[in-house]
Amino acid sequence: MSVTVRAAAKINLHLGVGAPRDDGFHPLCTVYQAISLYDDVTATADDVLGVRTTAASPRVEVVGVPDGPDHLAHRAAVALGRHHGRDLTAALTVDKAIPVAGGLAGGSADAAAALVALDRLHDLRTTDDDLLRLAADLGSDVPFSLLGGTALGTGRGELVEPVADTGPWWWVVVPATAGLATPGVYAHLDRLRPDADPTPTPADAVLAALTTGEPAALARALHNDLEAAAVDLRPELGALLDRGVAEGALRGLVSGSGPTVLFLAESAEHARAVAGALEGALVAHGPVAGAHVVVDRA
Ligand SMILES: C[C@](O)(CO)[C@H](O)COP(=O)(O)OP(=O)(O)OC[C@H]1O[C@@H](n2ccc(N)nc2=O)[C@H](O)[C@@H]1O
Ligand SMILES: Nc1ncnc2c1ncn2[C@@H]1O[C@H](COP(=O)(O)OP(=O)(O)OP(=O)(O)O)[C@@H](O)[C@H]1O
Repeated sequence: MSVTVRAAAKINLHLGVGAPRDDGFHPLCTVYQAISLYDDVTATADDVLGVRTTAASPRVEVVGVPDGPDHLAHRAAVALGRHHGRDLTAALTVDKAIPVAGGLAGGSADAAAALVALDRLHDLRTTDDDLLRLAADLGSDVPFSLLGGTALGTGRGELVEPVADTGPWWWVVVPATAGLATPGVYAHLDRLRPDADPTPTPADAVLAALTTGEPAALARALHNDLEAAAVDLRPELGALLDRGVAEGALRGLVSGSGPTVLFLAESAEHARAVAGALEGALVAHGPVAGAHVVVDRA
């Protein structure tokens, strides 16, 4: 018996970050979009809980992904079991196409996919509200990984609601070889902006642009407060942002906390042309679905 669930990478079209709260988290006003780069999590019936990570293609490195209880899919299984008052067992296999520590929420995608896969494998019928609450406890990006599409994120990013989006939008995604740790990027932003406003910049410009279907309008509105911190930590990202635009992209943007860099293109064809000029670049479109079952042999 096994269930496979697919979950997408996320990007932030707008990422407004306020001054840190008393609990250390930063208040966010963000617009998430799920893009067509996926991890697949398969849960197979077993007597114990275990997790194994494989690379979906030779260009993906799974270095740095834990193989025990710290793996986010494993943590999701433990949290779901605790919610239902039982120990959940399964052999979890995570086939990764989302770069690790890239600012694309790959770990969050695995956690969301594991929640859905184990719920189906064990026929737990967890409510959507309970899944979203469990997801929020696992990480700020995990509720969006469940939801997918395009959504406004508030609180520390865990409160999500779908927004209107007339996409598809075409993206060129340029992963970096070495990841950037999210807490370090937030901490660096605090050093760069000691007097930051507690209220994050609102997302009105991106929300309006999403309804136009015009890539040029969305390009003008893209915004990421973490970009300055990521570029300061990795100056080569600034050069890459300039290069993509020189190659004809409408606009470049650091993805979340980085170091992945995104470029917005006019069309699929335009995205393929820009990607062809940038080493290691992938083409993706969004919005796509949140964590969903692709194989059900439960
Ligand atoms: C950068 C983003 O990906 C943008 O969507 C997210 O804000 C990060 O989400 P995530 O990786 O799911 O983050 P979590 O696992 O909840 O938190 C990891 C660490 O990131 C920092 N963090 C995260 C979210 C937030 N609103 N403020 C923060 O300061 C904290 O140092 C926290 O300890
Ligand atoms: N399933 C997992 N996949 C990737 N990393 C994991 C996983 N489980 C735990 N981790 C740990 O989490 C760290 C961050 O991984 P992840 O790929 O989610 O980063 P990210 O894409 O930058 O996340 P975000 O955009 O949410 O900040 C890794 O370096 C690793 O130590």
